[in-house]
Amino acid sequence: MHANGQSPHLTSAKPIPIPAVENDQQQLPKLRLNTINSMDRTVPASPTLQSPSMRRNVSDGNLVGQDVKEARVRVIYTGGTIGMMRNERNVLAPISNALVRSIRKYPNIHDEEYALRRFGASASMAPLVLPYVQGETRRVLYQITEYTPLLDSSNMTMHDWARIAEDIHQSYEFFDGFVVLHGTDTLSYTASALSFMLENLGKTVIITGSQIPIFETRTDGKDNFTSALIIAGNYVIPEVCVFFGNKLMRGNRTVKVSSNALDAFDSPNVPPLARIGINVNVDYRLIFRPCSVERFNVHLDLDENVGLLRIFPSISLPTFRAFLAPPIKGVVLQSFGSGNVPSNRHDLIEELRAAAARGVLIVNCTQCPTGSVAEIYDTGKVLFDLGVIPGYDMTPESALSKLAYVIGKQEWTLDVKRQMLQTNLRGELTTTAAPKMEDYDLVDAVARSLHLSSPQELDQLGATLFPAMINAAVVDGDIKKINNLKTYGADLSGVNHDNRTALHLACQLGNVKIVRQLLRNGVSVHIRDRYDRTPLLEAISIDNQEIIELLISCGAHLTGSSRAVGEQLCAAAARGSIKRLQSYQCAGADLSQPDPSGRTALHLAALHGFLEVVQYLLPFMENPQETDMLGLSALDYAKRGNHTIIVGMLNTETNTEV
Ligand SMILES: NC(=O)C[C@H](N)C(=O)O
Repeated sequence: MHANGQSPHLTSAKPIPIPAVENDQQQLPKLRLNTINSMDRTVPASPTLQSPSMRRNVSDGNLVGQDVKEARVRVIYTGGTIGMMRNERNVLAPISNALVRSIRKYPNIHDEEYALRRFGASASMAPLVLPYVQGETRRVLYQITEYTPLLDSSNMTMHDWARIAEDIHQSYEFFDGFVVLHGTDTLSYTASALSFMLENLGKTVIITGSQIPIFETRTDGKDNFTSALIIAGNYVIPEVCVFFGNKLMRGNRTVKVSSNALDAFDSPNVPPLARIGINVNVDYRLIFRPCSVERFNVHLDLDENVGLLRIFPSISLPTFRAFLAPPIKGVVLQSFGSGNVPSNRHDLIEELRAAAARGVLIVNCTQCPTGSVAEIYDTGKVLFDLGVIPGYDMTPESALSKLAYVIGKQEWTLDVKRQMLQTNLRGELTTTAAPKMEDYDLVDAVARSLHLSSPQELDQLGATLFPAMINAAVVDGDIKKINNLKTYGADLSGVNHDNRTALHLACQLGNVKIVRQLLRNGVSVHIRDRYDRTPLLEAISIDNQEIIELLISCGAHLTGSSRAVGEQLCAAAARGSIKRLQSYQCAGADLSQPDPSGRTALHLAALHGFLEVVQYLLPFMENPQETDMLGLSALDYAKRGNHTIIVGMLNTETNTEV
């Protein structure tokens, strides 16, 4: 037998089938480890174990299975034009099962050949596979959940937002990213609401849809859908984004700007986070990252007593009064220009004053598609004096859903709610605060001295300079230097050539302070390096439980197949390393998880005669009598190894169990 407990002749684990498509009544299969990874995508123990093909950064279209990196994306299909067909009245309406039934027939959305090679006879049950994309690291495997009923987004309510948020929450650890297929009419409302509801988001969520059904010859649906899948599977952009018309935008900054153009969405006050041309170009400096060390969570309690009040010349007092009357608790006041209202209308001003005094939260946003509210005119200043909250450059969609979210936070006082409404929570607003050092860009300075000027040259320079400088600061344990680099425009989440972040390095070095600092600056816990290693695996590899706990509290979890974790547990037990087993336990592993040959850590500890390891493991074993593929239990192994004390201990265990 091999030292790590794996018999060379035994084959690797069989994939657990996961349906390509499920309706919302079906449950995700329950697996032992916190992963739905049915594939035998392994987390290698060391980079040297990699096949040469895996050492390349970019996969090859002809590779399959273990030779290729894969990512898993959950698609939540809520409805919208993308899956609509003409009904008996000759108008477009969502048809259940139509999208999912036909998707396997589109060779540019599903690679049947790969699925057959990868999953064999069970391919019709297996996840769908996006065809090979030149230049991208991972093959995207995706699973579609179709909602019942499918909805035109005009029929969607806040309950539907909560349903999407909850579904992402339920399956968060099983997938690398999420794509929500949605109608375009209210898409920006949903995107804004989800951006608030998904708290401490660490993974990519992309909402998309189309203006022309995906079944038609000329459609924007295919491009939007495939691009969203590629980005969700290959890029860690921890935001709720909208993909439309070749642009990836921050969801809570979007507005639907056209009812017929394919370029139907715009983000008027913030540039796109990424643009898709021949390549995917992500502007990492624009990405908004959570700055607290907390796990991903959802807040589902939205208050529906909110509204949008668009001021117009000669608006009547009764209309105005009716709008602010109970049960309303929050209003987005859509004012003129830079936040102005008719200040000579004392009746309206008094009505606003009374509503604010009653505790109604009134947020001032401009009717203009671009720009912000500001105290420039007398007609605007009056609102500030009344206690109306500046909404800066928030879109009406964003302001409305933020109000529903903030008012739904029972634990916040009215003062905290007021404060939160004017605070930038998810990149939804730009305050008028004075520019900080961050605006001074080190890359610009170096570029000028090197006479570089094109945007590509600047990006390239930043991508080369900063990861190296940040890593040097991490090695030095120099928090001040790290902070300085950030103020000079460095993206602390940037990756080096091996796709490793500063967090990988800090975990590997066991520097808790630096790890905490990086997490506070929103560095993702989910980025996998070239060898599929996460920061959590680095912390496990040095058995630093403080760092493991810190990462877990920030939403980190074990990735890769559960069988691969079983292998690691067996290897640790064979070495007699209780510490390593404790590290895995701390990281959420099930210590009774078997390796591909069915052996558990207990089998290996018994075989090698590690009494303390056996003692440590026993309370975690679901069934201490479990047998491996050779039909042998831990007791059998202890007997063969002549470890009499362990035999006695396991015998007692067996008798107690019986
Ligand atoms: N293009 C679309 O998806 C529009 C459709 N009415 C919807 O919002 O569901």
